[in-house]
Amino acid sequence: VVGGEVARPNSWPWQISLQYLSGGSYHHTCGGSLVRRNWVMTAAHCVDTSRTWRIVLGDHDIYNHEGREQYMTVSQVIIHPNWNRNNVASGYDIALMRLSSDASLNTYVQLAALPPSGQVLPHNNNCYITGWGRTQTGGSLSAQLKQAYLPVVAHSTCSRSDWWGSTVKNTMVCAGGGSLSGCQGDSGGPLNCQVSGQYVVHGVTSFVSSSGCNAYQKPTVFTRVSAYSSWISGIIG
Ligand SMILES: CC(C)C[C@H](NC(=O)C(F)(F)F)C(=O)N[N@@+](C)(CC(=O)Nc1ccc(C(C)C)cc1)Cc1ccccc1
Repeated sequence: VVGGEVARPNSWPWQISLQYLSGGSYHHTCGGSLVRRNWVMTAAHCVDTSRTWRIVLGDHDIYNHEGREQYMTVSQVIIHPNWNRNNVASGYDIALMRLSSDASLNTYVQLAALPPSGQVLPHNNNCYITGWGRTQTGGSLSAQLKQAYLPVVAHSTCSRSDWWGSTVKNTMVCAGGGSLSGCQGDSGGPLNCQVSGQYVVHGVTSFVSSSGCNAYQKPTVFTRVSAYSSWISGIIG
């Protein structure tokens, strides 16, 4: 997350850290959202390589054990069948990961609320991106979970030729576009949008411009969760 601030610990209790085993230790690679006690939603581009995964719930500082964490292993990875890493622009950057056991829900670990099918939020709707991703283009990961205010950018604006053009589809949602943005390592994490006073996970962090995480008129682009409601509920119930 470029800009914004460190979140109050566990104030986004559905946020997870997706980590892979390398050289005998686990490394943060993506975010995600706990959507059932045994299901996590993330981005397809995070999990389309076969690795040994673990999912950390209730985390705040990914480099320090603070006692609220739950470390879960993964029994199944389901990538959207239409995902194509060579055609990110077509969308479908969404995946579900089944946990080997149920999470314990508490103050620090809660389920995300998902939007109703087909819901499209208006321009400037209040949203926050959260994640442990790089804090600058080419920078390092954040040790603590960060948040940044990224209001929704209407598709009509986001698909302008001097913005993302036809790269952005209506199964995606754009947010931000100023000096605040997502960045590598935020992938798969939530775009938390306030709807009728409640935060709903409306987006899954998908991509930013290769010319810079917070490039001008290149808002962070998210998979629009409400475009995949039937696929999701067909799997998680
Ligand atoms: C793996 C790609 C497909 C998605 C990846 N997503 C992220 O980093 C995210 F923003 F989600 F945290 C990304 O943007 N990766 N980049 C490598 C940029 C990138 O590849 N972006 C991109 C944008 C559009 C498209 C398609 C839709 C044309 C593909 C890739 C990050 C980057 C940004 C600035 C400088 C250096 C690296």
